[in-house]
Amino acid sequence: MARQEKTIVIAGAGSIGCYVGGCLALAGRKVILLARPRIEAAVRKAGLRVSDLDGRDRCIAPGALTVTTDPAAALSGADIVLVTVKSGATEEMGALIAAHARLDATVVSLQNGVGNAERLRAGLPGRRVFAGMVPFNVVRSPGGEAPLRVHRASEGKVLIEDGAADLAGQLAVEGLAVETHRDMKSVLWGKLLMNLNNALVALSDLPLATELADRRWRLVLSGQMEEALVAMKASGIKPARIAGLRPALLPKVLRLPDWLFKVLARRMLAIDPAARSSMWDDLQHGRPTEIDELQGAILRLAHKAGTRAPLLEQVTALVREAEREKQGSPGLTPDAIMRAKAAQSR
Ligand SMILES: NC(=O)C1=CN([C@@H]2O[C@H](COP(=O)(O)OP(=O)(O)OC[C@H]3O[C@@H](n4cnc5c(N)ncnc54)[C@H](OP(=O)(O)O)[C@@H]3O)[C@@H](O)[C@H]2O)C=CC1
Ligand SMILES: CC(C)(CO)C(=O)C(=O)O
Repeated sequence: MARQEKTIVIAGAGSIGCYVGGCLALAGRKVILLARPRIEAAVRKAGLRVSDLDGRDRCIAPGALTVTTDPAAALSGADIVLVTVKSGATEEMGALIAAHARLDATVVSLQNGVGNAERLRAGLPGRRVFAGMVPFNVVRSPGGEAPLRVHRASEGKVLIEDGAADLAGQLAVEGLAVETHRDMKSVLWGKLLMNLNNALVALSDLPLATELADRRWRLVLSGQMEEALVAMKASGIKPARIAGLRPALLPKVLRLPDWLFKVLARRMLAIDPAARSSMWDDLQHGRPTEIDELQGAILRLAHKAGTRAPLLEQVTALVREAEREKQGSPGLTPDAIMRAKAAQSR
């Protein structure tokens, strides 16, 4: 039976939104990008280029993709709304959806952090809101490159909460693998463990692959993960496996010598050399980061459970300082982070 055509709205078309929307549009889905004026102007002028580390590289002509800055125009005809704003804009986007989208529209959060779907639900009572998880990084070309390019820089399947008939079928297209999952709570906490590295990439100014290949950085990540796993265990949270390795094994594998890590963690290292992290993007653009939804979520858990998390506290403080200074990444070394932690605990 032919699939009924749905209108899919990307609510906050930045890196993830343009990549997901671009893949869906290339597959013939009806897509509307709700974007800021600079992205709207770029897409209207020169279209969108969608590429990935498997070698796919496609252009969408201007006019072949609807893009608008007007929330009413974008959202009023939506069957599916994919929320791709940063966590700090979740409530605002929720309010726009409440004001303009039909009551029967399906809303999916494709954001990092463990609380965004809940935050959307709180602002959208009676509506169908689903949690989602995007495992891969997307690199957006610097402003000025035409057409605007979004490049998927790592692998992985998008997971979405089970429960909406054919939602995964509507969203799974070439370049965008999508599956449903019954336990999104575990998936989101599992992704949060991986996202503890976003801050390290942001503080180091290094590409993700370079940073992960250096054991001194992996020791900092491993230390954060250990604190997080203790807090999760004390709170009865069982994080799902995201990067191919059991969460309990991650800190141990990260501590291995470089040569052995490269062999055992091939999947984690399959990253485009240019990829960094969404938090690095935020620091570079002088925007607030998602530190409160990432490290902050674990710190709140640790506080409640009475477990210790001094390294997570230190990393959070350093990101906050960089946010305040608005000078981009401070380009710290792993030693500087560990020294700051040691000084703090004296
Ligand atoms: N980038 C990545 O590789 C990955 C990101 N994620 C997660 O996905 C989510 C989205 O990240 P990412 O795509 O990087 O974020 P971006 O900042 O690149 O994109 C979000 C976009 O939404 C825009 N926006 C915010 N509010 C509105 C509004 N009311 N109307 C129109 N546009 C709006 C923002 O504009 P402005 O900045 O002007 O507010 C921005 O352009 C985050 O939770 C992130 O952690 C997950 C996996 C990987
Ligand atoms: C880098 C990645 C894919 C995992 O930490 C990410 O989620 C991000 O950039 O926000």
